[in-house]
Amino acid sequence: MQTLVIVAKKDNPEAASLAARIRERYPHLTVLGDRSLAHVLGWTRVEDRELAARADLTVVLGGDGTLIYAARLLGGRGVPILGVNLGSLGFMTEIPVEELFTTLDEVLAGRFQVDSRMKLTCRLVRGGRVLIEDEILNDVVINKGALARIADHETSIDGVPITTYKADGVILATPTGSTAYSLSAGGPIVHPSVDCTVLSPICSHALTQRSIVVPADRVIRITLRSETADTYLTLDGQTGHGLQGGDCIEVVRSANRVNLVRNPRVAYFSILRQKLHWGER
Ligand SMILES: NC(=O)c1ccc[n+]([C@@H]2O[C@H](COP(=O)([O-])OP(=O)(O)OC[C@H]3O[C@@H](n4cnc5c(N)ncnc54)[C@H](O)[C@@H]3O)[C@@H](O)[C@H]2O)c1
Ligand SMILES: Nc1ncnc2c1ncn2[C@@H]1O[C@H](COP(=O)(O)OP(=O)(O)OP(=O)(O)O)[C@@H](O)[C@H]1O
Repeated sequence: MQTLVIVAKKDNPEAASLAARIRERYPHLTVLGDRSLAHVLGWTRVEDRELAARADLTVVLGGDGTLIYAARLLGGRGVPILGVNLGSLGFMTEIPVEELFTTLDEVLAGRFQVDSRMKLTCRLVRGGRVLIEDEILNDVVINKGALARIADHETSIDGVPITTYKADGVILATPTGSTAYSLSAGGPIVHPSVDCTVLSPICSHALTQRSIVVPADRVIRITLRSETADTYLTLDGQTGHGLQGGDCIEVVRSANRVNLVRNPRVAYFSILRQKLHWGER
């Protein structure tokens, strides 16, 4: 382990101060920070592409949004990500701040396990051309603006027609993302060791159209069949793109994965119990 990259929640003094302490504690390592952290701490600024290429381990100091940001920054390399929770929910940032240094000591000594999380590849195809291709850890969301009319989402799996959802939108979630927006739309909780894609309509007009769990290697295509100026594609809650009638959104499992360092003291179901307020065992 030579290079540790820290991605810290933007404009968060506690995250910046912890990052500075990490650098002090491990002088034998090259410790680099994301763009805004480097700016705040006066560290050498390193481009995202170079951070992604050099990282042997990434420490995320923030919440779920910061971890998603870090996973996107790292791209396809599958570098282990240690998520330390400074956010409100912390579903994916499993390590409490108090355990940061003990956990990091263990990880740097090579004593750790990772949870390998599936990602989706999403393409936006317009007029036969791929406009956008991106990798997703949580979800692909097709959604309408507040005043837009209900839209028609023609949906197929491996080219076989499923249905046309007349709905506010459709969510395509990974198992990781199954506890995020998809859960609010009535989707199932999927254990992250299962590889699949959850297809959930948002407020479907037909009440019998429920979530469908699709094998991860199937290609799901959703074609927008209504002409609306107010429909958007949102990827991991991070980037948004305006959609037009006829646009096709294509989703399939990515060849790349995200490797989250596991908290050995916490099991997946204890996270659910705690974060989703299921009460005691
Ligand atoms: N109605 C909703 O529930 C809703 C609406 C829009 C977006 N979202 C979700 O927000 C995600 C982006 O997260 P963010 O933190 O950048 O935005 P954000 O700050 O708006 O956070 C949304 C909430 O979702 C939580 N969250 C994020 N990923 C999660 C996951 N995999 N499991 C459980 N909870 C999770 C976050 O901790 C936060 O509490 C999107 O991928 C989408 O799933 C949810
Ligand atoms: N270092 C960073 N550089 C650029 N953008 C960042 C960075 N860290 C976080 N972000 C952006 O800010 C968003 C997260 O901010 P937010 O305040 O929602 O924190 P969070 O990590 O999700 O914690 P919380 O659980 O409190 O929501 C991310 O979705 C990402 O877009």
